[in-house]
Amino acid sequence: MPTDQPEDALLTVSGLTAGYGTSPVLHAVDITVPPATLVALLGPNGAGKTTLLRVISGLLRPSAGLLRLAGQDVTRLRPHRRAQKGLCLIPEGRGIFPSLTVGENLELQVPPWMADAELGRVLEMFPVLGSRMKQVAGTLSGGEQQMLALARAVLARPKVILVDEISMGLAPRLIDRLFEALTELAAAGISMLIVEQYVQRVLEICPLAYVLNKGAVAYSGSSDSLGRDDIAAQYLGTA
Ligand SMILES: Nc1ncnc2c1ncn2[C@@H]1O[C@H](COP(=O)(O)OP(=O)(O)OP(=O)(O)O)[C@@H](O)[C@H]1O
Repeated sequence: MPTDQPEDALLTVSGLTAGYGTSPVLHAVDITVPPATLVALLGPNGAGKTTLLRVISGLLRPSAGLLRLAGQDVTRLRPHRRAQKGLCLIPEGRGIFPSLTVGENLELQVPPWMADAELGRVLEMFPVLGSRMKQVAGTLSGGEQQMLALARAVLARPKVILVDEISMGLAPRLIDRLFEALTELAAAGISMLIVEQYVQRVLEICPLAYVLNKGAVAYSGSSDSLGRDDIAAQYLGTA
């Protein structure tokens, strides 16, 4: 049975079971994301991390389980309704419009009621974008494209951003800057559930972590304990 939402939770996933066709992938997964907190979602290849993000964002229907956002049951809402309620996915491979300019990518995300000041505030968080508003987004470097994907997500005024492999293919210096941006967004009140291949680095910025193994939660708790535990070696190959 799905459990009740803990009082301090922003997003809860309870008893979530899902898969593709007749192949089950996730088995009774429980996850809690508190407000303004970065949560790492780790696990070996094929564990079901991306599948879980797809179910949470509404792209894939679960066969059982409950999803709550800020106390509200969103399990049956379509993806765009979840986005309106503050649930935002940055998929693996970015999530920008590569043939549009940086400015157009951002303007598409600005709701009509939003003041220009809000766009200015987001550009202050991502200064590299301000000087490239007229550049075609597909010609930005990989790191700049990820900054644009993050800036677009922030403009949607999210409560929770689901981040899938944002560091994929980037140089270490750019990954540092991106991870700084994630930390700044948490300080600004946004929660994130982060799938990331750089296990040790993501544990440094996320106080909480979940490890999925074969579609089930193998660890949930503080990143500190995970770092110390054998479980990291056992499930993540980080020994
Ligand atoms: N569209 C799909 N149709 C059928 N099976 C799929 C589909 N997408 C993923 N799967 C399967 O679901 C399982 C979980 O895949 P998923 O991509 O969620 O894992 P992951 O933990 O994100 O892996 P990785 O770290 O390698 O990206 C895998 O066995 C995969 O083959």
